[in-house]
Amino acid sequence: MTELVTAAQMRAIEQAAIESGEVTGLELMERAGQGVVEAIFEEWPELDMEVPDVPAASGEGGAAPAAQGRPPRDISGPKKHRAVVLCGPGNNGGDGFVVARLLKARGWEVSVWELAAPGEGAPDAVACRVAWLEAGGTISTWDEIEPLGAPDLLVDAVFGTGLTRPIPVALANMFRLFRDDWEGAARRERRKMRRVSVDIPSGLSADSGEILIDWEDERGEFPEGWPGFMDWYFDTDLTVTFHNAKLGHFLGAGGESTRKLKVKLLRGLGFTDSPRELPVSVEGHVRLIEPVFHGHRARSDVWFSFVNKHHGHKFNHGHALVMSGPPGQGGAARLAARGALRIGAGLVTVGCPMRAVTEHAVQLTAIMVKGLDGTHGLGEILEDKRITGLCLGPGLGLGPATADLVRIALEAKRGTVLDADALSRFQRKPDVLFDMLHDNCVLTPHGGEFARLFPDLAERLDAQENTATYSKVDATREAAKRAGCVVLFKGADTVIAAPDGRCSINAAVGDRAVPWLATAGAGDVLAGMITGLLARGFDAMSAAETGAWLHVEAARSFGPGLIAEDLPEELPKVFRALGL
Ligand SMILES: NC(=O)C1=CN([C@@H]2O[C@H](COP(=O)(O)OP(=O)(O)OC[C@H]3O[C@@H](n4cnc5c(N)ncnc54)[C@H](OP(=O)(O)O)[C@@H]3O)[C@@H](O)[C@H]2O)[C@@H](O)CC1
Ligand SMILES: Nc1ncnc2c1ncn2[C@@H]1O[C@H](COP(=O)(O)OP(=O)(O)O)[C@@H](O)[C@H]1O
Ligand SMILES: [K+]
Repeated sequence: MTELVTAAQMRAIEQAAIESGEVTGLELMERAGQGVVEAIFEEWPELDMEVPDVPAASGEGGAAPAAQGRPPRDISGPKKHRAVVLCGPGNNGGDGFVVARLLKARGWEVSVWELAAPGEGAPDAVACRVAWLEAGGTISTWDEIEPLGAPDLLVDAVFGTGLTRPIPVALANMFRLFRDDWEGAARRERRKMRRVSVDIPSGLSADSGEILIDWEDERGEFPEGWPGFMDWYFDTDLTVTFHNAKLGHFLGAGGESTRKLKVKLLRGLGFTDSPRELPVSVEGHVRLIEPVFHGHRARSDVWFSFVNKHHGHKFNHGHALVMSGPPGQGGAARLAARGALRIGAGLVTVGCPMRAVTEHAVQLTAIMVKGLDGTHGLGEILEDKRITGLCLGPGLGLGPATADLVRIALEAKRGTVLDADALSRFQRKPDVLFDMLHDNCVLTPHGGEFARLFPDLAERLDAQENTATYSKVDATREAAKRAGCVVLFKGADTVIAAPDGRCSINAAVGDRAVPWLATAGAGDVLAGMITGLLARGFDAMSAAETGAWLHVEAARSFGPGLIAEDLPEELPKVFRALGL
């Protein structure tokens, strides 16, 4: 899995490398700028062609080759590629000056716009600015920018990991106007404007992924033209970050704005052979859940368990019990049960009130149905030690019986998933629940359920003044510690944390985005999948991580049009694609 870092952790890595004498800050900046340029040409090789040094024709005409059979639109020869580089006042801007100089050296026409010149606090950026000017570059300020023509490339080097204060709405709006203008001009000239962000799209917190914006007088209200997550003004086609991806690339608006991410190593930062390995001094890091397959071979113990399914009989693969509520509310439990079965639990039973047996029985075949006489009935069935995974919550109801069922289930100390009603039922007294939980449990709240159990953490997460540094990762970690078990906080940026501080993100963003997973019952299936893995003997953290990852893979594999029922049925295809 890839290790993700915060801005402070990244600074610590950089500082340690500089203090050790192996590299200077200026060398790192030069290398960062080179990394961005490399990434641009890797992503868009068509921008890397040599062009003769002819001045760009202004106005009419296009560089695009004429379509077959049509007369060429332009007879003045190919034009230089053009870039606009937006530089901020810190080291992110410094990287921008390096990018500008390197592009110019390759024959590009480059306009640089600076928000403010770097000051004494950023000596490396000052040096790179000087180098740009010495290379014959010019600099426009905010109110006088005039690109040389429609750009092929817009480089956003305004703010990076150092942004901790909100930026004015006016700045974001101004940027949008420029961007729209340039995009329009590029279209008219039949160019395509690519947008690349240095380190992180400007205006986003590298720690929380939140948009840091000063609401000015409009506090509490969206300013006119407010874009929403999907259209942040500084959104981008490609983000190039350094050494390690940051939390903000995957959380909140950061996940929405970071469509494609490339990580460039900075030689001289030691341990640079792999961005995945961090020095031991970087504590509390977060992992991004990624496939652990190379080709068709499972590479970790966790995945080996799937392969292992080829051996033994059904009782070797665990028995999952999914509790259901009263008649008419059983669909959620059936979805969860199907998820548990398809992910490989040897047996799955839906436990329900006697009066709901018929409803389940007419709809279930491979899944068994067991009428239970209330809490007493649950206690009885749990005397069977072969039941190794429990799921309570989906469609269980919010009546008093739910709290009793949860208590009996937790006393049995099996791998247990609590979701939906089993969480909401404890809204008034979350501590009662926390006192009963054990380390083989997984709580799977969505935002609303999280706020019911951890109102103070949810409030802190939502508070405007905390958006720079307090992230969903922090909130989920605190929640896991408080609950004493694994907490999986759902969303496109699902965060999973254990009480000992381990934490990972299952990001369904960028090319892994599956907006169609926001469909009724998808969460019930996830709860069932994790239960199935617990039943099979996975520990709570591995079950949550693996279940969450496969859940998104199933949604990706199925594609748009997905409904919750499709998720379990897609798993065999996902397993086949993984070579299992
Ligand atoms: N780590 C590494 O290994 C390497 C990191 N590198 C690069 O360094 C970047 C981090 O640089 P950074 O720390 O200088 O901060 P940055 O992101 O440029 O922004 C801070 C600047 O913005 C200003 N500012 C803040 N808020 C503002 C506001 N609301 N409105 C207006 N201004 C505001 C703030 O001003 P101040 O708060 O000081 O008054 C400061 O000047 C990182 O993203 C990467 O690109 C590479 O070069 C080499 C290897
Ligand atoms: N935009 C999205 N992208 C990816 N996954 C999503 C998105 N929206 C929701 N999900 C996932 O879908 C599931 C929804 O669960 P939940 O909110 O409990 O819904 P329900 O109760 O209807 O099952 C969660 O696993 C969540 O992470
Ligand atoms: K940036």
